[in-house]
Amino acid sequence: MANYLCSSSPLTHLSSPLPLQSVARNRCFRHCKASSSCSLLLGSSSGVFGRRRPRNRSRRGARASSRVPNFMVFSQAVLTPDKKAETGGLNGDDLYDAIVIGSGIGGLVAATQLAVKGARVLVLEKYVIPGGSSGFYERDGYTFDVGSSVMFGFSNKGNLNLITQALAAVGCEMEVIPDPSTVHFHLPNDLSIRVHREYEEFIRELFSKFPNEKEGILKFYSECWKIFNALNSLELKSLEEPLYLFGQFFQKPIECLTLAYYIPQNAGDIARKYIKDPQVLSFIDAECFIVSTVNALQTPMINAGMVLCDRHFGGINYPVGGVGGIAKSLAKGLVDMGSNIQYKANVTGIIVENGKAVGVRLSDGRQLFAKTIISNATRWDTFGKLLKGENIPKGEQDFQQRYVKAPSFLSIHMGVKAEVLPPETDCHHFILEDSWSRLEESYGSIFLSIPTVLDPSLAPEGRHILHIFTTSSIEDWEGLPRSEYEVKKKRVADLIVRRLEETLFPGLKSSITFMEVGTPKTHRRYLARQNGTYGPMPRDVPKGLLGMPFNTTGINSLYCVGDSCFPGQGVIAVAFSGVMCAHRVAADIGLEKKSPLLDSALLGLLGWLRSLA
Ligand SMILES: NC(=O)c1ccc[n+]([C@@H]2O[C@H](COP(=O)([O-])OP(=O)(O)OC[C@H]3O[C@@H](n4cnc5c(N)ncnc54)[C@H](O)[C@@H]3O)[C@@H](O)[C@H]2O)c1
Ligand SMILES: CC(C)=CCC/C(C)=C/C=C/C(C)=C/C=C/C(C)=C/C=C/C=C(C)/C=C/C=C(C)/C=C/C=C(\C)CCC=C(C)C
Repeated sequence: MANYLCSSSPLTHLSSPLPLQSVARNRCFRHCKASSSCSLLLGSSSGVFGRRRPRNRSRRGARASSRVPNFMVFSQAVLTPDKKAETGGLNGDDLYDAIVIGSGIGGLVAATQLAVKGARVLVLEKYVIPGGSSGFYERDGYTFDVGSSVMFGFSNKGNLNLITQALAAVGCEMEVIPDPSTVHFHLPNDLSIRVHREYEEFIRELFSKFPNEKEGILKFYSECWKIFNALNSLELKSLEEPLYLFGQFFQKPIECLTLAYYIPQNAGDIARKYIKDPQVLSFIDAECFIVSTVNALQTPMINAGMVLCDRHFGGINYPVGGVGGIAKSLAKGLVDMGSNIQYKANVTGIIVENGKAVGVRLSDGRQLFAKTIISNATRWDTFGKLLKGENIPKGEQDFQQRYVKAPSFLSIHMGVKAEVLPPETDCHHFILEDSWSRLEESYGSIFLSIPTVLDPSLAPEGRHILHIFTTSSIEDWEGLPRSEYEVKKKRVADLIVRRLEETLFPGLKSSITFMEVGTPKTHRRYLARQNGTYGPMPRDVPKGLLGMPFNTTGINSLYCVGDSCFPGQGVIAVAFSGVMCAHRVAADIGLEKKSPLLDSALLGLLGWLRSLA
């Protein structure tokens, strides 16, 4: 035991957890009316998200950003582009540099990063608030997270705290509450494993449960740390931009080669090199399933390395006031930088002229034009719906061959009487009681988050929030008459409540004070994601991340961002895709250095590598 505690790389990064804080405060909303005042508060931001004054900041934008006090007002006081640009009459400086379709975290990070680099950006969001899957809603005194609730990348150290850095770039900072554990697993054969914030404690717990596999366990997780440490040492920008990429290879050759070595590999194969016990391998499947909705054999090793270590390095941190605050802050920061966001702006088509994306069409009949178009809709929605009539580029056809839409979710947002939770209940739970074989089945595993364990301000006094979800497919819910649909929702929800009563909270049913059930149809409707999908998942065994597309597309000036881009599902993953996208777009519109010759060589090479996947 002593040996692993002082073994090399992983543990050199460990530090004691941050102190627990409980004061609800979002500095962006409360303290910053304009970005300049935020920078006083934060000092200048650094790292990936360097900051610059916006170029050509519009007078209207500047006036509005100092006048408008908070986010809710922004949502109404929307800034519209020049009338001439709306009708497509002009080119050059009057056009937006970029129109971003959708305000998920991927879209917002791309937009804010571009705004920070001096671009003039317009985000168009179909819904009434920003955030998409990372949004929020309020009912009966509860503030519910729509989807994402386990926040990676939200610490105050390293290069991979992408959420913290994205906020800081636009002058925002959110107070977070460190979670003492990432997740508490409740698994077949009464196996209970807590993923402690401290790596040593987690490893000690695994050793106690699987004493026969100590060495294998240590070797597998140490290999994850090798990846994490390499990632954490890089400046993260677009892997599609050659000057940056070659620069990184020059400065950090070992780290880049390490990552290149792991890119085509999957976590399950590496686990099998060291571990034989089927129980431990099934546990690693469950670890991977949480972050990829597939087992370890189908989970890219880079992604496994990232999440299985960040939770110990930076830790999981929950934003005070709820996850929705991240998107609200980014949207506010975007407007502060002189760019715009419009809500209830449903994009129905991307306008393509001579093979180049030049604008978008909205459901209210408007047409808006920009130098570049960035779609935060899924690639299936972008190429299947927004580009109807265009030939689907070969690269997208290949993507659809390699990846299918992951199932959607059935989600239950619940308010309960506080006394039903035993003392010391963890915030996040993963429940798979009966059999490992049910891991990937619809309704097989249950995800449960209780954010009020960390932030009681999200619920009325004496109440807790239970946010429950389980995989479910749209086919299960389509074509039902309204009454049958409602009855089915209740039946499935009752079954889940019964399972939770049996495994965790006796008496749960009678303690429920509020309950709302969302099906895949709900997710499709409110998140505008085809079939309500959670994101892409590999059709077969993938070659790690090799086949995952980046941000450029086969259509000139059209880019994608979000979870159907490298590196895939996850809030921190889409934040990274936003950073990459903003860098590539900025290079293409002249805000960052670029080399057209090297560009075409690298893009050709990457296309060829993808074809090997
Ligand atoms: N339960 C969960 O924890 C959960 C559930 C779902 C997704 N997620 C995660 O959320 C992340 C998804 O982030 P993302 O940035 O890719 O996207 P997103 O799906 O969160 O956001 C996309 C946004 O684009 C908007 N949009 C889509 N089409 C539009 C159109 N035609 N016109 C205007 N607006 C449009 C949607 O309304 C939405 O707000 C992923 O990390 C995923 O893994 C988590
Ligand atoms: C160019 C080439 C190809 C190569 C070269 C080499 C190099 C340089 C490379 C590099 C690379 C990089 C940088 C990469 C990066 C990556 C990253 C950042 C990644 C990330 C990832 C992340 C992820 C995946 C995440 C995820 C997460 C998730 C999904 C989460 C989820 C959650 C949930 C679902 C919740 C749960 C709950 C309960 C349990 C309750």
